[in-house]
This record gives sequence, structure tokens and C-alpha cells, in this order.
Amino acid sequence: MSSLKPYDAVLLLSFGGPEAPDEVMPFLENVTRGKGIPRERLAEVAEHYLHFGGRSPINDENRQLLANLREQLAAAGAGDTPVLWGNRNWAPFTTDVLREAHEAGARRVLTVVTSAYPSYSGCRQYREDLADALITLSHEGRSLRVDKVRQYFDQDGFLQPVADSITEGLRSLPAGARIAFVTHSIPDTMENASGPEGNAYTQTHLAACEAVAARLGVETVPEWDLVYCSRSGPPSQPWLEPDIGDHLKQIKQAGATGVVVVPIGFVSDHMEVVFDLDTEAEEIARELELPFVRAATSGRAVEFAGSLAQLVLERAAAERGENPERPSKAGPGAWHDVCPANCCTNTRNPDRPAACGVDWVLPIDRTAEAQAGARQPEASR
Ligand SMILES: CC1=C(CCC(=O)O)c2cc3nc(cc4[nH]c(cc5[nH]c(cc1n2)c(C)c5CCC(=O)O)c(CCC(=O)O)c4C)C(CCC(=O)O)=C3C
Ligand SMILES: [Fe+2]
Repeated sequence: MSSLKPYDAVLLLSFGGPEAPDEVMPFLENVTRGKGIPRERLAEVAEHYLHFGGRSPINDENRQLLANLREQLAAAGAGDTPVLWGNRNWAPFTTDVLREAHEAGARRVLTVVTSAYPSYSGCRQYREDLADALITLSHEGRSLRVDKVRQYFDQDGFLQPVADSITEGLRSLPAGARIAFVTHSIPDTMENASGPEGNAYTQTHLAACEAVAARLGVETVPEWDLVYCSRSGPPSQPWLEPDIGDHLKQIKQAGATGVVVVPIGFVSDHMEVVFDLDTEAEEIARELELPFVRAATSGRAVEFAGSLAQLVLERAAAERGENPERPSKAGPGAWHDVCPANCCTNTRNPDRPAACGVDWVLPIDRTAEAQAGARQPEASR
């Protein structure tokens, strides 16, 4: 018997990315459908992918994470539960993976998303994808129940590899170097709607930055800031600032002797990291003659997969009615397992169904309920 009971499968759910030049535009169209992203921005981002031969690094990062997660779950005695991989924007697509899981007999699936923080992009949008998949599958007569592990910006395996990498990076820089924690910029409206009470995106990032800074193996913790990359959307729409490029100019002017750029917002070295930081920001630092080191993401670290495996075990125990410990090493305490109705609201389309929340009901069930309700008076006649 598996220790992951009541779950029959674990799903690693990610963003997806193209792996050949002719996949770049169709991928970008999937990502930006209905988002109001300007055409020029799309062409510009396509260039980033083509610069790397049309192949995003994200899938290989996820293949490694998948292998590590399988290993860590097996080491914890849950090796007989299948661990699957699916994506929002590119193959293998979530719906196809869940269909196969159902065909193989799975009825309850626990999801781990490759995003550590709460926001519409990093949490609810994945829940909407799951809802879409469950609705499609229900029309095929396949009924599945899907849960999602809590956000993990506060876990040892996410924080410690980053701290270790910064400590090492600082060794190669002169005294007076600074740390620039970087995450994906999002529209102010998305920031204001993140978490159940708003502003959870920046709050949880700041909590993670503080926790990482406290773990550095240095005598004096350098000055640090949280800054942003990968802004898109029309220029008229406010997004979180400052951008990493502007920030580098600013700290150079303020006398910084070097910088460790830390992609704290990201789980792996995907395109935002290898292009926006390693290519674009590095070039700005070079022009500024500002010594530049890029710290690692946690995604390939064994400890990271170990923490995710612990969250999987924790959630399975909770679903069995046990009372597992809920460790949290950053911020005010463990993030919720089940999202409240108002969590990370979709500001464009607030009524769009999202799975893994208190208010999730498969629309087909709702239809069945309504029909049952409508039939009742007839039956009692
Ligand atoms: C918060 C956040 C994360 C971190 C959390 C998480 O990891 O989920 C993230 C990750 C990622 N974002 C990625 C790629 C893209 N994001 C885009 C667009 C957008 N991202 C947004 C936010 C985020 N994005 C937003 C608010 C938009 C505007 C459109 C919208 O409102 O949704 C676009 C469209 C072009 C552009 O405008 O840049 C692309 C191509 C990839 C894959 C990289 C690869 O292929 O290696 C990854 C991991
Ligand atoms: Fe993105």
C-alpha cells in the first residue's frame, strides 16, 4: 500500500516551453491568448527563444526535477505512486496527462506546481487550467478529483540552495557588493489581488528574501533589494518596478562594487533567467563595469525535490485525517492547502472556474444538481 493514500498519482504541473524554432510562435500564442499582450512584445520574446535555437530550457529543467521528485518520493516509501508531468502551454498538456492517468485508473491526483509564490500567474491560473482539464474530461465521462500542495516559498529546499549559491558568489566579489533578488514583474492589479488579502506576491517574496539573507554564510549581510524582470503588457499599464536593468544602473551610481543577481522568484533556469538575467542584465552590468554573478535557482537541487516530496506526504497525511506538521521557514506561517474563494482573483474574468479551491464544483455536477433539483417536485407529485 502506498503511503500517498488517498492519492493515486502526483502531477508536476509547469508552464511548458517550445523545443524547436517552429514551435515558438504557436507556444507564444498559447501563452498570450486573451491577455492583451502587444504584437511587438510577442515578436521580441520570439527573438529571445530563437536566440537559443527555438528551445526553451524549461522542459529539461522539469525532466530533471521530475526524476529527482520520483527519487525523493521513492526514498520516502511512496515509489509505487506514479509521478506525471504536464504543462499549461505546451506538450505534454495537462488535459492529455490527466486523461492518461484516468485511463490507468487514477481518480485522485495531487498536483505540485513549479511556482513557489501566490499570484494569479503562479497559482490561480494553474487552478483554472486544472478546472478546464477536469471539465473536458468530465464530458468524456471521466471523473477525477485534483488537489494542489501549498505554496512553497518558505521551504528549506527552496531557500537553502539559493543561500548557498549566494554565499559562494559573494566570495568572488569585492567587499561592497550587493544582492539583487529578482522576480517576474506582474501588473499592479495582479499584485493587489494576490493572496486572500492582496499584495501576497510581494509580501511572500520579501519573506523569502529575508529568510535567504539570514542563511548566508557571511559575516556581514550585504545590502539587498527585491527588483523585477520580464515586464510585458502595454506601457500604459503599471507593472511592478524597478526593472533589474535600471536597478543595476542605480546601485552602480550609489557605489556598489559588484552584484549577485538572485532569481528568487523562479524555480529553475528557464528563459526569463537565461535571457532576461544571464543575457540582458549581464550585458548592462558589463557596460557599467559592475562585477556580476548570477546565483543558482533551486530547481535541480536534490533538497528542493526533497522539500516538494515532504509537502506531498504532508498533504496526503492531512487528507487521511491525520495532523501532520506544517513546517514554514519564511513569513508568518504555512500557506493554505485549499485556496479560499477570493484568493489571487482573476481580475479579467473573476467568474472563471478554478479547481483546488473551496468553491470548486465541476460545472457538470452543478448541472446535475440543478436537474436533480428540478426533477424533485415531479418525483414528489
Ligand atoms: C509571475 C510569473 C511567473 C513566475 C511564476 C511561474 O513560474 O509560473 C512566470 C513564469 C514564466 N513565464 C514564462 C513565459 C512567458 N510569460 C509571459 C507573460 C507573462 N508572465 C507573467 C507572469 C509570470 N510568468 C505575466 C503576468 C505575463 C503577461 C501575460 C499574462 O498576464 O499572463 C510570456 C508572454 C510573452 C511576454 O509577454 O513576455 C511568456 C513567453 C515562463 C516560461 C519560460 C521558458 O519558456 O523557459 C515561465 C516559467
Ligand atoms: Fe511569464
